[in-house]
Amino acid sequence: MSKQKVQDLLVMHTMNLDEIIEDEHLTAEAIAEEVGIARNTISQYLNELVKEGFAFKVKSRPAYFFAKSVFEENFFPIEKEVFDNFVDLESVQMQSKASPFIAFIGSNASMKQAIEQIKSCVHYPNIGLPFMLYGDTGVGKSLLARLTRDYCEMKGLIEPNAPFIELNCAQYFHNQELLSSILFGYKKGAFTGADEDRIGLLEASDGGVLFLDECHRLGPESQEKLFTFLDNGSFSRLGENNKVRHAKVRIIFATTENIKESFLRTFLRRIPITIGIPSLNSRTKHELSEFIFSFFVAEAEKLDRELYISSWLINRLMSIKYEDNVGELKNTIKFMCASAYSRHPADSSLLINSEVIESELLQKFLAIKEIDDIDKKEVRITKDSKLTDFISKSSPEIKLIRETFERFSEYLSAYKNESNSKEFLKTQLAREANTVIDIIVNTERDDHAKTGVQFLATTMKELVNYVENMNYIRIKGNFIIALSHYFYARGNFLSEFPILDSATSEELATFTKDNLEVEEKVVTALLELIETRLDSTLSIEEKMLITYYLKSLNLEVKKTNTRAVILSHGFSTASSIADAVNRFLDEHIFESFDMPFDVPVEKVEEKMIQYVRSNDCGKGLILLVDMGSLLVLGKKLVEYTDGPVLVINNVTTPQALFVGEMLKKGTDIELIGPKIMENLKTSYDVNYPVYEKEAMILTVSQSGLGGAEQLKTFIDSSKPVGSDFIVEAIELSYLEKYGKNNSLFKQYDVKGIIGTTDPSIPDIPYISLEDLISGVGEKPSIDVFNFLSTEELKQFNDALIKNLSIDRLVSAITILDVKRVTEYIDQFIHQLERQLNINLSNAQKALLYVHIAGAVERLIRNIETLTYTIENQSPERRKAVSVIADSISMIEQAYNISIPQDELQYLYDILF
Ligand SMILES: Nc1ncnc2c1ncn2[C@@H]1O[C@H](COP(=O)(O)OP(=O)(O)OP(=O)(O)O)[C@@H](O)[C@H]1O
Repeated sequence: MSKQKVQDLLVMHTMNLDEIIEDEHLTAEAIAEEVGIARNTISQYLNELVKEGFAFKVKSRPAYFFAKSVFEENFFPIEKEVFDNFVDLESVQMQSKASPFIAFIGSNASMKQAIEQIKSCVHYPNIGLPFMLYGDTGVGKSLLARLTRDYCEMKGLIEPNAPFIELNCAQYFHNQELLSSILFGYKKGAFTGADEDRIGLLEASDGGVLFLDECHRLGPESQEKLFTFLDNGSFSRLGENNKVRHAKVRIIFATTENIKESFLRTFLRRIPITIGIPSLNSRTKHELSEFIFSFFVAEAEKLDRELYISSWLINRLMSIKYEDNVGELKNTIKFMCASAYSRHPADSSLLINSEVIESELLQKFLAIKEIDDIDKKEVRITKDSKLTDFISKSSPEIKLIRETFERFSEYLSAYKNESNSKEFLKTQLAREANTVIDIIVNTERDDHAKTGVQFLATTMKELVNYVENMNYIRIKGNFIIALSHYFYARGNFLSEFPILDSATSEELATFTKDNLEVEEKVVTALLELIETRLDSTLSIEEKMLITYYLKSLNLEVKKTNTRAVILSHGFSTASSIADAVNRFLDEHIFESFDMPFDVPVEKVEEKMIQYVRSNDCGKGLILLVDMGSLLVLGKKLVEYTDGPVLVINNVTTPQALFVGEMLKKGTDIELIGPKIMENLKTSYDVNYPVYEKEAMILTVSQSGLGGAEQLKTFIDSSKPVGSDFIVEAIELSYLEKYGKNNSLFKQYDVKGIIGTTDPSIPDIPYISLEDLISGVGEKPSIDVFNFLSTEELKQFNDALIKNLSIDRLVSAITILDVKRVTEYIDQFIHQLERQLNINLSNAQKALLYVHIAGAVERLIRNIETLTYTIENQSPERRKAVSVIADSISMIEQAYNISIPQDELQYLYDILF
């Protein structure tokens, strides 16, 4: 947790740098102060981050630390971890130039891995490793070879101006002897027409790079000669049998053919690395638009004209297939611009539209149907245009992500000026994140991409399962698939991923940490694994997106809310009991402290106080101890926590198991002591914190805890500003069974219950959701909320009205597509009103929306359904229920579910 914080702060402060200065925020001292942990620990974290490649360090006094990727984005590439001083760092700046591969479109996305492979090859000692580029014609093999040469020069691997020689072997296919002589050179008289000695391309490219394009056209003889050269750097010119020559040449091969079929095996063995370049048609839309845009900019520059390109034309350029790949696209654009120029050479701006297209292409364009030319505006391109002016229009993912983060900021501000509640903020952010990831998951992908996603999914599954087990959680929904799609796609939008301003980012991060404790912890752990495995680093914003996405999936935490600790004397007594029980119950229920035999009670007390302070024990703490004298701990500890503390003596494994099982079942802490007494002879002491009890409203639902929680969200989001009552969802059956004999009633001043069924607790007023909704605006639910002032009550009612919007209510209840489900329920209500000749009140309608949406979801997810049996139905009732069944069948068909009788009866009671 704290290391993550250090990491975040490092990113933030590095991001805030306008120039490279000794900014004191970037020292261990300052960060220690910000995080509130000892400087030594922070130093250790920082040095670990340096080792992990996340940060680099300037070893001045004091030392300064920078987040590497952020620094590189804003300043220049950093290739070592530690600099002696700032002068040392600045000297890197002098030498550093942007990598030539930046010019290669896709270098950050589809081509990233290929370029990494090339870099590894060229950095191999001596003259690097030869490698083979393969891919269809026009995919960029020659350009990549040329850029590789420039990269070698930039890195000092070859001399400046070292040669780059390109040979297209296909040109000499029919004359292998000529091809061989061109490659290796010849001696005068070696063959007819060899009038003088000639050096070959191998010698000519000595010290530089030789690019052998279409190398599958090399005959077996040339291949053999070449592999001798690859083995030991030696060769002979033709006709020069006894002279061995040497050259240091980095060779790059390229082919459009199937590698395995076109080469001698012995030859291929000498070329260990083969790098595939995907066809243009298999690249993402985003990358395609990058090509289109860049080529237009290049033309604008060459012609020194502004270009206005019709959206009609761009949309079609985006939609056709390019057999000859990038080369074809580039030529197409060149041709269109040239054609526009030749028509109006004197104009300072050229219009590129359907008129400048040659007929063959026009036919191709016209054959495409169903393009939405929504954006009718032309795109203006000048030689100074930036990619983002253009791309953002055509990359739906990044547009969506950007809008999402704008809304993140808006929701956060609304929460800060108290117009929205905490619950509302959490739910909204989760919903937003869910929408984005959902869209990324549902993006159409070609087969190549699908394989990529599947491949990632194998790794993700392993990592997600590991994190689930480590944290005693189960992640619902298709998290693994969603993450795989996300990681597959992120290369496409990474460079434009929005960055929140540092204040917002920090506030959101703090909010997330405080309120999504588990999700945050899980995502941090998971991303650490993913980052190492996939060698990628995620920004704070990306992490936030994934954290809220996880929130939207409703993580199932296997850990009980009440904390439980085993305290026992002996070297490992406590830990072995805890370990055995946790394993047996498959949940991390017990923590343990082993104590030396001679430890004084005060020391134990101190240790436990520390534990209570750093762990939220608000839901209660159970201590299993091995000595009666430790029973006093409860009285002391309760001063430091908001929850009850139960101390049970005579800890043994069976006892811990007994307690663990009760905790797992959610048994209230209040009941655990007596139950233990009944079953195992022991003593216990339970203590409740003494303070003024806070007001609490309980929510219950016939449909289970899930429903109660949805109700809680509804009430929470309507709470009047400044009122500090707590809303808690509770299982109806539990409340009915135990009534007030429940720790909530001891800890809180329970003011009332809202729900779908009255649990009939003496002296605790109840209001049904239905009455709450129908009373809105007129008859405030006085009994339950009589502790609110008139003004607060008014605010509350107003907020309830506001929040009563059907969409909001329904979306608080279900993960279904709100629009779709409400449309169906709408139809259902209309049909009912017609057939039964009734007019439903708004409150009834609201209830129907809420209830049906919840029921559909429960049925789809196959979780607890309602039990609601009516005996002795009147004939009218029976008739109406059959009309309800009839009308609802359309919802059954839409969701492929079957609505049970009990639900129909319940609906009847809502209606009448
Ligand atoms: N990723 C890219 N970024 C920028 N331009 C590219 C890219 N890929 C290809 N091009 C351009 O497309 C054209 C065709 O590329 P190139 O000649 O390198 O393809 P190739 O694979 O070598 O084709 P062939 O097999 O026919 O020789 C060139 O003008 C090149 O500059």
